[in-house]
Amino acid sequence: MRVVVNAAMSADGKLSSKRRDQITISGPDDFDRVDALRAGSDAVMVGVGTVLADDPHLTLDDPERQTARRERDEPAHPARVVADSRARTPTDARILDDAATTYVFVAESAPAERIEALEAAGARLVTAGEERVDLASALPSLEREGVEQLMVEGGGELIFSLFEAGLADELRVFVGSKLVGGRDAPTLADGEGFVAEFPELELDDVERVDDGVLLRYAVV
Ligand SMILES: NC(=O)C1=CN([C@@H]2O[C@H](COP(=O)(O)OP(=O)(O)OC[C@H]3O[C@@H](n4cnc5c(N)ncnc54)[C@H](O)[C@@H]3O)[C@@H](O)[C@H]2O)C=CC1
Ligand SMILES: Nc1nc(O)c(N)c(N[C@@H]2O[C@H](COP(=O)(O)O)[C@@H](O)[C@H]2O)n1
Repeated sequence: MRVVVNAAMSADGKLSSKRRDQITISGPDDFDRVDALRAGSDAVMVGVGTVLADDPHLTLDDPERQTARRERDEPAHPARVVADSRARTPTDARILDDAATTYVFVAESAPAERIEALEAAGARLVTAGEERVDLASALPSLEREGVEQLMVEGGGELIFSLFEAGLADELRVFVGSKLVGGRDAPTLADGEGFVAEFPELELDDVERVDDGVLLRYAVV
């Protein structure tokens, strides 16, 4: 499975504000690029922090891209995936509507009543890891469902974990022309942080998009 991490960050490396409110960093061309990347992916993943902060839908905006997928005998929208150790995804989250299949990765310690509630809301539950979702164990379950390309949109905790586990193949970052600031505002890779063996990236491409820059890296 190919794992492509995509995110938009401010010129100072923030994914959102210190209040964890979603902020518009991308411009129209970058949002269209994100839509195209979603359309070329079999599943789109976020962490539950993003679900709680943004209530994202993670579907395709462009009807022509939906039609093209149907013509390839694929569902109109890629599947949606949430890394959610304690099964905190609200049952009325937009990600759980019937627009697309939604997988929720939980840990063994997730409360049984929350798991039942999410299953009743239509989610497909995958259990991996004791206290926290073990991504290396969970991703093969998507592969068995036919997911060949997984796009990861964030946030910073999930992105850090994917790099820490050596699971990311590619990183695409749109760097917008906003300054957000705040030592507690989410960055591209949060988590515990690396102190040695920093993941190495190879810069493959640089492109001006909207009023910003798109950087494409391969993970070495
Ligand atoms: N600008 C952009 O492109 C994007 C920005 N965001 C922003 O990011 C913020 C949310 O990011 P975070 O708070 O970092 O949350 P996150 O979305 O990375 O979710 C982290 C949570 O996921 C759960 N989780 C389960 N297994 C995990 C694992 N193995 N590794 C890491 N997390 C795991 C944990 O409960 C953890 O607290 C929001 O403010 C949102 O607006 C989110 C996506 C894209
Ligand atoms: N690529 C990108 N650019 C921005 O400027 C953003 N604020 C985000 N945010 C993420 O996009 C997702 C929302 O998806 P839906 O529109 O609801 O489908 C969510 O993951 C946001 O955090 N992304």
